[in-house]
Amino acid sequence: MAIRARHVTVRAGDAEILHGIDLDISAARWTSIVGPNGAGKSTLLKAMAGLLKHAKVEADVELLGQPLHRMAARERARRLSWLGQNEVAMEELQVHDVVMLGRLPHQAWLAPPDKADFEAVEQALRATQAWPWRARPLSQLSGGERQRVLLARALAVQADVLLMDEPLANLDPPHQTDWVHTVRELVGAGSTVVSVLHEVSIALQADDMVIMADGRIQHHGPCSDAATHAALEQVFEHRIRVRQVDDVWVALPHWPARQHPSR
Ligand SMILES: Nc1ncnc2c1ncn2[C@@H]1O[C@H](COP(=O)(O)OP(=O)(O)OP(=O)(O)O)[C@@H](O)[C@H]1O
Repeated sequence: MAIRARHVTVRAGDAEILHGIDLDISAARWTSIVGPNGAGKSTLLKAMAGLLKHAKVEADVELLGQPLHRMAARERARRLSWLGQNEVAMEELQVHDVVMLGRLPHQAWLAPPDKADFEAVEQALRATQAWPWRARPLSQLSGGERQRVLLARALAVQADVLLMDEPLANLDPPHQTDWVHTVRELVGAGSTVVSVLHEVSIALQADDMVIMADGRIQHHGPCSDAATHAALEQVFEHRIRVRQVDDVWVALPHWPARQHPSR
């Protein structure tokens, strides 16, 4: 088990956002988390990363068999890599330096990067095809280019577990496909990937799917299962249909006849 989360309850003010969630994430698999806006997906991902310290959180989370709250920050940062939504990054840093930040958990205090760090950064930048921009400041990149650099930073950590919140934001279709290939390679090499995704057809390419609504898990199962497809259609109010096209499961938009936009 890569992550074992028990009784995850998150409150903000008087409102309860997550209602006592239990979730096991299998190691060396890709799990996608989907659900409508406000379902609690990002909050759950942050709770699993231990990033909700200041909120009212009750959670019992184990990362790779160890209680998360008892892991040293550095050890946790080496084993768990995080790619968040709308990340604030140092805009004037060069791309190479941004990605090198992913190597901090591997470096001794104030020590310069070593050969392994430079290799990891180059490998990550090449994997996201961001290597040609390595000397450019982050502020000069487009939204999709920036996202690929932040993805490279998450890859450069070379962590066992990667948690990514909307990693495909601003990515064009070819780079979305590249991201799926990268995730498949990571999982093939033994890493665990958990991604919150709004692109349901891409989310269906994962091994397992967690479907959320109203701060609860409605379904957790293999992406290829009929029960998962039924739960997916239901949570999106039957406004999508899951169908197989060219041997790939995809979500197609579905409009009741009277609401069809072309009519
Ligand atoms: N700090 C906060 N204070 C109050 N409410 C919050 C806070 N953070 C999140 N929420 C609420 O908790 C709910 C879940 O938010 P969360 O961001 O986890 O949803 P999500 O499923 O990731 O949504 P989306 O698909 O829109 O990104 C939302 O209704 C949101 O408004």
